[in-house]
Amino acid sequence: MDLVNHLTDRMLFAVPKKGRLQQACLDLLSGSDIQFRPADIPTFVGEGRVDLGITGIDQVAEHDIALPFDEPSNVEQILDLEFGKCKLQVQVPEQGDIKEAKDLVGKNIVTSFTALTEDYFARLENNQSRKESINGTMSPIPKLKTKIKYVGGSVEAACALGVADGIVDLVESGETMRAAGLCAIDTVVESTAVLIKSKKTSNQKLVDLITSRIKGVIQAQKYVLCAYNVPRSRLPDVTKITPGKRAPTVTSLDEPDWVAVNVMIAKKELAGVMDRLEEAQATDILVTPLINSRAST
Ligand SMILES: Nc1ncnc2c1ncn2[C@@H]1O[C@H](COP(=O)(O)OP(=O)(O)OP(=O)(O)O)[C@@H](O)[C@H]1O
Ligand SMILES: O=P(O)(O)OC[C@H]1O[C@H](OP(=O)(O)OP(=O)(O)O)[C@H](O)[C@@H]1O
Repeated sequence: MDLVNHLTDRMLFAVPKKGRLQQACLDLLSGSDIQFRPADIPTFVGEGRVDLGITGIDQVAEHDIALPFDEPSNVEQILDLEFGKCKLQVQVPEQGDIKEAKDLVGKNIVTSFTALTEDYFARLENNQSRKESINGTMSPIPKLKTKIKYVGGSVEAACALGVADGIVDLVESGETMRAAGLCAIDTVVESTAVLIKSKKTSNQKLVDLITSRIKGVIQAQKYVLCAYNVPRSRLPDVTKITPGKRAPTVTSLDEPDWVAVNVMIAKKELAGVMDRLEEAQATDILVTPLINSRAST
């Protein structure tokens, strides 16, 4: 069945159908007014006809490093989506003898990220990435002494079960790692979710449009809109506290000597800014979330 070829003037956009990144992706896309049928995505991906996608930097790095030496990646990262923050880390038993990653050379490692892990240990063993050439020529990849095994889940159990001396797995809060009696001794990749595009896309215009919509939502999530009233005489003081992205909007009130101010404030500074506004005699301070925006960065 051909689900793809009849789709003219459309773009194929792959998002995770489950897992950690799914809900944040769906929220982002609904904020950008992008509609899609999740059930179609695996087929589109399978056809290799996807223009845009959302995944973790860790997954992009694993994909890219696994490509043959002379095959460039067709995946381009176009926007950091700032969620799904985690680190792919080398972990060992907290109570064990291994203190540094080089102590793991020649030992057993378990991971879901075999290509990145092989590359990491190749560097430790040979001081050379498995994607690098010597003097510009392809060299035979030396066989790794370190034994790297793939498991798809519950990677953190591998050391306690005696299957591994160390693991390479994702860490966010560190709870999973600590609960398994492990500690991190190095970081292989730092990751967040990213918007990716195919370098082969024939829908560049649509890719740009959707990227711009998604940027708008991400930008909006960082700011709130704040409105307050203040005596006109205090305007110079409150303007210093809330200068706005360009400048605050100031309107007269139907009361002499008072003005109303509308201004965008960075969410992470909100509480402190509100305290300072109150001290500067601002009153009726109202804060409204933004759901979308188009503004200069
Ligand atoms: N604890 C975490 N905190 C934040 N982001 C994470 C975390 N774990 C994973 N991620 C990000 O989410 C992506 C998907 O991970 P997740 O564990 O949800 O996969 P999944 O869809 O369940 O796939 P699989 O079936 O292969 O486990 C990872 O590649 C990473 O970028
Ligand atoms: O540092 P933490 O906050 O504890 O997060 C890390 C855990 O999260 C991910 O697994 P997830 O829970 O998504 O399940 P999975 O093993 O099925 O992918 C990852 O593989 C770790 O096990």
